[in-house]
Amino acid sequence: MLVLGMMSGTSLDGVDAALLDTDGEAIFGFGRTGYRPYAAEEAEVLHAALGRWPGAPGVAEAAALSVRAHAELAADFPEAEVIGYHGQTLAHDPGAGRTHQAGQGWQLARATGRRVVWDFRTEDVRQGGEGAPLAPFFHHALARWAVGQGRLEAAPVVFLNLGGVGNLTWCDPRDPDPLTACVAFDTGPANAPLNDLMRARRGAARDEGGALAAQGTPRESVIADFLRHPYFTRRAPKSLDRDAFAALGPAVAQMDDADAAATLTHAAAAAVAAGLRLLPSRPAVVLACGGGRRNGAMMEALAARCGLPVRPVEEAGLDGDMIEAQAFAWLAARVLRGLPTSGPGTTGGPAAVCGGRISPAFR
Ligand SMILES: Nc1ncnc2c1ncn2[C@@H]1O[C@H](COP(=O)(O)OP(=O)(O)OP(=O)(O)O)[C@@H](O)[C@H]1O
Ligand SMILES: CC(=O)N[C@H]1[C@@H]2OC[C@@H](O2)[C@@H](O)[C@@H]1O[C@H](C)C(=O)O
Repeated sequence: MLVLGMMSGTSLDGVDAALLDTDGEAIFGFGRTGYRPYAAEEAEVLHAALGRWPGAPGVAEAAALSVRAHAELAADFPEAEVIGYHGQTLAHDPGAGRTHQAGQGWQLARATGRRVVWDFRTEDVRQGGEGAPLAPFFHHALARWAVGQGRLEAAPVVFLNLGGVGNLTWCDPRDPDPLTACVAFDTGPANAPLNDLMRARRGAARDEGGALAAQGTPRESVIADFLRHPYFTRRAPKSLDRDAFAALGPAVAQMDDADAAATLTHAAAAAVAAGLRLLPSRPAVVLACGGGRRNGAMMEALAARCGLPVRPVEEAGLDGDMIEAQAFAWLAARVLRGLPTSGPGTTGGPAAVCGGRISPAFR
């Protein structure tokens, strides 16, 4: 089945779309991809609604914008029979039993004339899970695909997503069942604190290539304080909201720009290294995806602090910008077949959960 997966992450930069040929288990082929950036005014509408729950001011506008932007992008992919629509996470508080992705799938079904699978996280949270991360079972499918292609060793591997927040999946491609083969959790802040620093001090969206951090020296005492937070020794399941660890900002306030950037970059890498200590076994390789793999300073900090080879996923034949969009295509196919989308090893619910709602095509 040809499924279009669509994802807009915590960086609020735009919508990624990717076609995937899959039955929700195997990957038969990767298809075309696309991207629809948010205009500055649109990003502002989304920023204004961050942290808010359904019914709060600004949320309906953000949801309508999400549907509109996704419908525009979906029009470029008429060959897709089904759409997997993540929606925009505005708030996430699994401890209180709630998570909020803005954008109604039935409206996208009406706007596109396609069947839409959506609201992937609510059922997991309702059953006591973290509701995130959901990409891990797909990472396992990717590892099995890459082993089959001769691009990866058949040994435990870690997928590391470096978005606004970082998340990792340890998985063993020799085990065919994702429920038993994966351990996954959010590692800590990745790019979000660094982006916030760059916006505040330089009026820039990000530290391009890690150039600023490369000129600075990380302040180890600040990193040691940061690592004292109990999150880093807590075992999985665990997930984070975008602005958890907002205290990192004030901790670097007195430093010059380069040292502040270096400290935030190394803090993100140190959080990953702490996460690696919680895994069932040492992986053969860490495969990095998400925008942070383009930050040279972050990749160097990771290699130094993890003591493992850290490579962009492209080395395994994958597209590191599109893995999350592909994941929601694959997860949509699983929902249609009633297969689990998360489990105790990933989101920590009591059992295998099949999340997601299905809205029929309106014609
Ligand atoms: N060339 C680059 N140099 C440095 N950093 C970069 C580069 N390209 C992307 N990034 C970083 O990656 C971020 C975007 O990553 P990505 O698109 O994976 O995040 P996301 O999917 O929105 O977030 P999440 O995975 O948390 O939902 C940017 O905000 C920026 O910090
Ligand atoms: C609640 C939410 O939207 N979480 C996102 C976010 O971005 C990265 C990390 O935090 C991960 O937990 C998740 O996204 C990916 C796609 C996931 O669910 O695997």
